[in-house]
Amino acid sequence: MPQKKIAFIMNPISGTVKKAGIPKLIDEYLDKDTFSYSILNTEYAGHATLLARKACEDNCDVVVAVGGDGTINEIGRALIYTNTAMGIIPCGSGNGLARHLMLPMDIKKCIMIINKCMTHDLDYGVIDGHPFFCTCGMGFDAYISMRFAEAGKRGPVTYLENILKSGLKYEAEEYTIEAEEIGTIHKRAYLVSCANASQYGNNAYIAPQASMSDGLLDVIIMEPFDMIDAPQISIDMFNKTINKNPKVKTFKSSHILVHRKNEGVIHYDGDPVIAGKDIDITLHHKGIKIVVNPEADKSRRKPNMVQNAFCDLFNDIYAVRTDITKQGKHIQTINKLLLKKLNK
Ligand SMILES: Nc1ncnc2c1ncn2[C@@H]1O[C@H](COP(=O)(O)OP(=O)(O)OP(=O)(O)O)[C@@H](O)[C@H]1O
Repeated sequence: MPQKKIAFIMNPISGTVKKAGIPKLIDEYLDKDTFSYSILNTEYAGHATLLARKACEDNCDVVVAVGGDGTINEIGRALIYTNTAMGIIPCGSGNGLARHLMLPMDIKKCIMIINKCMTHDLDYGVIDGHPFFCTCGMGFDAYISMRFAEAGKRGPVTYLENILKSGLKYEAEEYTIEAEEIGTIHKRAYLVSCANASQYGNNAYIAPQASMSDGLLDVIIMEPFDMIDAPQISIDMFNKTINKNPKVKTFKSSHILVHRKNEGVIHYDGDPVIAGKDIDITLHHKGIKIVVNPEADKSRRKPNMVQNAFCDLFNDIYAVRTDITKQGKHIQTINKLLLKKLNK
């Protein structure tokens, strides 16, 4: 059998892991009977797209993104609707797509998966003209992407720092959302996110039900919440139960339109960009070939019994709290009426 051509495109600034040892690992563990390989380093933002396009023109069978979701995005957009598959060696800050695909975070193990070269045709989305493979959205997540891009340093700690610093100060916005499945709805929301894959990265699941082969986006609308709701939202995100949170509304669709009052930031796979007031988000079914993990255990994407029990407990507490608040308001109204009558 003729050898397959594989190109590794490495982003030296992604994540916090040093990449100097990666070429040696590739040389040691890549199956050289199957592949002839090259390794290229990106030199600036956007460079990975040009390198991947060139590899594709040179009839490369696989282009491997060695980086995070931003690098995957730059490479993936060059490979859509081609015969060249995308492989992933996760070296980013969040690694949302790699984690969704259940790729190991260990470089050697990822090279072994690439050796097996099992590819699937998977979905990708386009927001306002920008392809995305994992998640996109507007509101708080886009704002955090912008803060992260401005921070000058990467890694999960920088993400967390920004979320904690900005979280409770962030103001919800008004959105009008149109989709065939729901008609037109108006909502004040903290964020509107569209997920092709299930998580933002670092196992923060914004759309635990998302599938990359169902031809549908999971749309998540997070309503405004207060300081008391915030811990439940965070726990639900890491417990894969955010879709059951009372502040979260979800639906599936292949095409949505979002209208907002002002232009502002949106994100695609965590990269921020300024967009207008009207935003089109469309899913493209099975438009990209991706090297997958043949041993992935998809049941691990679902919450386990303990996580479900936690979620139910929190929801019960929320229901009681809402009831008490309602009753409190009711008592206040009766008190006011009584006072009025007594003062007559
Ligand atoms: N040589 C380079 N110099 C500067 N920026 C680069 C270079 N190569 C790529 N980039 C940019 O670096 C950005 C960050 O890369 P990437 O998203 O892969 O890492 P990350 O943000 O740390 O991880 P994640 O997206 O998983 O959180 C990309 O959006 C890309 O445009």
